Amino acid sequence: MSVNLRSVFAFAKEYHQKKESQKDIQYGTAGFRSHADNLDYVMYRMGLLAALRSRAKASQAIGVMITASHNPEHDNGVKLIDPLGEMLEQRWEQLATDLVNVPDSGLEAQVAKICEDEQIDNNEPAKVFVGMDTRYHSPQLSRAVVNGILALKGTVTEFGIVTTPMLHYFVTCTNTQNAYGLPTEEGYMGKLIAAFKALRGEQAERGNYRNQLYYDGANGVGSLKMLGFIKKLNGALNVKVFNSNGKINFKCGADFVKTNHRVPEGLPEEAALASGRCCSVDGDADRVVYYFTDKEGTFRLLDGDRIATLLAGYLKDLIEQCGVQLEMGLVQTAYANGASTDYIVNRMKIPVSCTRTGVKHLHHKALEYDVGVYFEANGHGTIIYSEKAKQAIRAASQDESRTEEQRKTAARLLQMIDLTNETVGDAISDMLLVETVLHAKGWNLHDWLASYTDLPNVLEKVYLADRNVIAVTDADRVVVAPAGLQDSINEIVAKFPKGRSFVRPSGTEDIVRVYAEADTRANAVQLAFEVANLVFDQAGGIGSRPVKMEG
Ligand SMILES: CC(=O)N[C@H]1[C@@H](OP(=O)(O)O)O[C@H](CO)[C@@H](O)[C@@H]1O
Ligand SMILES: [Mg+2]
Repeated sequence: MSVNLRSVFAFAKEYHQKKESQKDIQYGTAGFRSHADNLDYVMYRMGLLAALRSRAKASQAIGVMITASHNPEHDNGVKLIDPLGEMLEQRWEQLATDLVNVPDSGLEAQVAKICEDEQIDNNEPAKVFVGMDTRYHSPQLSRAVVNGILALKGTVTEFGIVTTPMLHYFVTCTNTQNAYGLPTEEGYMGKLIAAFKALRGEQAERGNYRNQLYYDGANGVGSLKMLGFIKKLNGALNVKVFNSNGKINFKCGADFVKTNHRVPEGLPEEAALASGRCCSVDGDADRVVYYFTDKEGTFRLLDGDRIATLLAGYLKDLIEQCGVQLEMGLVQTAYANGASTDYIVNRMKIPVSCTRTGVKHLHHKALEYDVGVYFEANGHGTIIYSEKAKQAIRAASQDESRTEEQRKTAARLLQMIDLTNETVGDAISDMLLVETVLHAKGWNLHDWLASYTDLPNVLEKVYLADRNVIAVTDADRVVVAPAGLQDSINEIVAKFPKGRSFVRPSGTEDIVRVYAEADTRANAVQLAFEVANLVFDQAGGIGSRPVKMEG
């Protein structure tokens, strides 16, 4: 064997020592996340694992993204990307957890065990792509990842600062011999912008649609990349970028806007006024939400559920118009607003499924449809088209037996596919898709909002000594431990008209999340408050008791 596994521990020690005091951590919803000071050894080991994963996957490229997405500035994290841009296979999540938690003295043996169990030949090439967000500690953590890859004699391609979805795209392009596009920043931007311009045509404004978007970049990589896009858009869409230089996610960004239900700081007043159209992306630019303030001064949010309905509705119309038979489905999580689910099933007549939280679950489910639309309420999602769907649409665009109108519609659908980053939710691609549909319909945000009315909802955090005492099932909707908690939740929920509430441990933060919706804002707030206190009492709350959210 050409790779001496002794080098796994002996090499670049300063980058990877696991201290005795280091607590065990888990590969969660989106990889490992914690305070950046505790991550060097995690990064190094994920570098090792990525090299092994590449070898286990016939030397295809594997991605390693260094980011803590929507978390505060002091956190960082790492996630692995599988060959076709998917999240790391679940079985390997366990291997990742085990590898990260062994003491230094056991590292070499643990690597040897993975090689044996997974029949990995260390003579084979290993190819790993590394990207990072704009956090100031990301470059140092990236060094640790690179050293891990090199310790196993893998080949590293460093993409520097990129959005998470860009890295997914690069991995997919490379492993499909560039059939999906070129694995470079220019290739990625060029593909999206060409499709966007073709869909938009010459006329930048239509009906109530105005060519002006206010964009909150969360002081992260989403700002940086959008500034690059603006140059290439060349006026096809006027985007004003805010929050590009401050503290990442601090009082801004998609997560702040969605959780606090308010306009982020750093946006000028005129932006959120009734006529304005604003959007916020998160720290690694894989989610987006839209919003404005109406004439009465009320904040109006158009979140992932809305984006899903807007895009799915438009695509359904196009598919019907060009006369191809394709099965479309929409995938949500328990966090989806009940009113959106009702609207999709009963009005749009599109089947909906509910999966556990985390895009890997949604993505997986969406693969079952010819056209699968999946979005988390927080704005993370995309659309995936099966090979069958792509072929049928391509054929329709060239089919002389169809009307010219039908062929044109099919061609438009092909552009919509090109504008989509199918590999994973992508804030910039999703934003361009939303802009395209609003433009095509001649809609402003009022028009979009009019399709259905959200049930008022609240998302709360509860701090527990150990969040994992809470175990859930049925796509996160039912608590199975501690015993009796679900019955008590049911009793509280029954008091509220249209009430719905569920509780689950977060996979990215050391908290338990409580979701509540009801007929009125006051009821949703009260429901969340009661359930949060129940959890605090029955599951070992720490610190101060949950307080009632402001109305
Ligand atoms: C309620 C919520 O927004 N949860 C988010 C959050 O997961 P948690 O496991 O809830 O912390 O981060 C995930 C990764 O970004 C995202 O997929 C998910 O939707
Ligand atoms: Mg993110």
